[in-house]
Amino acid sequence: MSYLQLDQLTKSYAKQTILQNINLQLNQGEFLALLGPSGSGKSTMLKLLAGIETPDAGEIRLAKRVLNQVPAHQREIVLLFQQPYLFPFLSVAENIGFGLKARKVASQQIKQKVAELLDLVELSGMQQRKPQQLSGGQQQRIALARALAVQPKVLLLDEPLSSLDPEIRVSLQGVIARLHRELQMTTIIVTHDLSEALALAERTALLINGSLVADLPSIALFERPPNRAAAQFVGVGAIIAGHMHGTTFESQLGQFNGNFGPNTLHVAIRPEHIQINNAASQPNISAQIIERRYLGERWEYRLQAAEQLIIVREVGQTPRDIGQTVDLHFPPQQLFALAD
Ligand SMILES: Nc1ncnc2c1ncn2[C@@H]1O[C@H](COP(=O)(O)OP(=O)(O)OP(=O)(O)O)[C@@H](O)[C@H]1O
Repeated sequence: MSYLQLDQLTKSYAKQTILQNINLQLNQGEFLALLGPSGSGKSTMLKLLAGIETPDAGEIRLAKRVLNQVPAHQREIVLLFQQPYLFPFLSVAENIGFGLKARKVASQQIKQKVAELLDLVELSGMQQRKPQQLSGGQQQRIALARALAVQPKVLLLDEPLSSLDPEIRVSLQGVIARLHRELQMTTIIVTHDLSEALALAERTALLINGSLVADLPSIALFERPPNRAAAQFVGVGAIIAGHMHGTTFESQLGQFNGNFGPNTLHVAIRPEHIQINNAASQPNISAQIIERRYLGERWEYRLQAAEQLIIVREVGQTPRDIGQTVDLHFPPQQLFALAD
């Protein structure tokens, strides 16, 4: 049985269903990214786990114990928010040691633990500072140290990096990744940013409109999203509608052969796998460039072929012209079927 298990978890506010029949299992020590657009229910899911909100139906189990009726402070699950919420009048050391003091841990032991945690979050020697004397990124590290001080069984991170500058964000991602490697704590990080999920978590669960639409190794979700909702969220080069005729997928863009199931109605391809003007390859699709933007290292083109919008990302410094008609080639081995 899994360490952390959510069974058929459902939550509504007023008459609006926010989470619907969520099933999720985590092994001890696993690091999961909970990814999804704004308003999809990610924070609500963490609040149910932490005991801040109660589910309408379903069960939460941690190490075989049902948590539904267990109050938040007895769950051994800590939740770190987007804002650090430190106690402003307490020093860094008092903030980090707060939970330990409440548990009546001896002051010498607290002092030692605080020093260890400050080392861990790379802020050694900052014991006496007050929160307002720290940068946003440093405050978030202190909040992380405070969360870890009580040695929770599960660490929940609700977009803890989203209010930080990109550079500090990347450095804190490094701290979180290293902490997980060293402490092997079961962790869920909420993010709406696919690149953050890819950078941090081996596995990603994708929540859209209160339903889990994918739960896969993060790289697999990026490279081969399993269904249309996941493909739309992670971004693909094209989602092509059609139907199977024997082993061939027939669409308005032409016929494609690949390893598709007999009932396939949509196939997709990643934007970096579509080739432009590869004369040696057949069949080619004629398309017109309608927009372009530079992403750094790659150009991204939006093209139109019949009614179909296609996105292509191509390495290269010299951009192709808007308005130009080009031939596109979809390598068959890069096409994959999408469930609806
Ligand atoms: N206490 C509440 N009462 C009523 N509606 C709520 C409450 N909390 C959240 N909601 C609604 O539930 C939906 C999901 O909110 P939630 O904060 O879980 O989404 P999210 O995926 O974390 O979004 P974001 O990335 O913007 O934080 C939203 O439509 C929100 O307005």
